[in-house]
Amino acid sequence: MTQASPNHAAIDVAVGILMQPNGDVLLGQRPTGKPYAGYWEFPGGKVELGESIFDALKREFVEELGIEILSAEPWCGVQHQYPHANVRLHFFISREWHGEPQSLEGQAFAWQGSVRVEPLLEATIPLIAWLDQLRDELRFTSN
Ligand SMILES: Nc1nc2c([nH]c(=O)n2[C@H]2C[C@H](O)[C@@H](COP(=O)(O)OP(=O)(O)OP(=O)(O)O)O2)c(=O)[nH]1
Repeated sequence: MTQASPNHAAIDVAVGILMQPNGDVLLGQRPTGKPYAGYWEFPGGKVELGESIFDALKREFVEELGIEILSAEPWCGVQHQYPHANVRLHFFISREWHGEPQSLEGQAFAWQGSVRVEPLLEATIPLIAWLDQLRDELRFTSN
């Protein structure tokens, strides 16, 4: 794996949290061949040159899961330095989409109430507690 220098320009990544009416969220497992294969993450991927973050989000969901995102709200941003890359993650929450998730890249995925899949990508770990807090505020019951 190549090392990214800490000062290397950050790579923008669009990440989507699909949230069902009961608060369950969709996670995917990184397929073989990607850095951190086998780790769980929220679906998404790198923003391409000239593309808006929201367009990247919509494209990644079509490519990875065959899902059309109809609307999504920006939720939070996290910057993280991995050995392979310096990433700036833009997390969105979507409650409006068309289609059922399909494993188009051979990846596993799972709907989760309180997220219990492991291991999670390091930069995604704090999101789980923030999501639990959000779910409490929205009065979803935890399972
Ligand atoms: N999708 C996603 N990426 C995350 C999360 N947390 C986290 O640190 N990342 C990092 C891992 C990667 O370094 C980067 C996403 O890049 P990627 O390699 O998966 O993107 P991509 O799908 O565009 O990949 P590729 O076309 O280059 O194969 O963001 C997360 O929850 N979801």
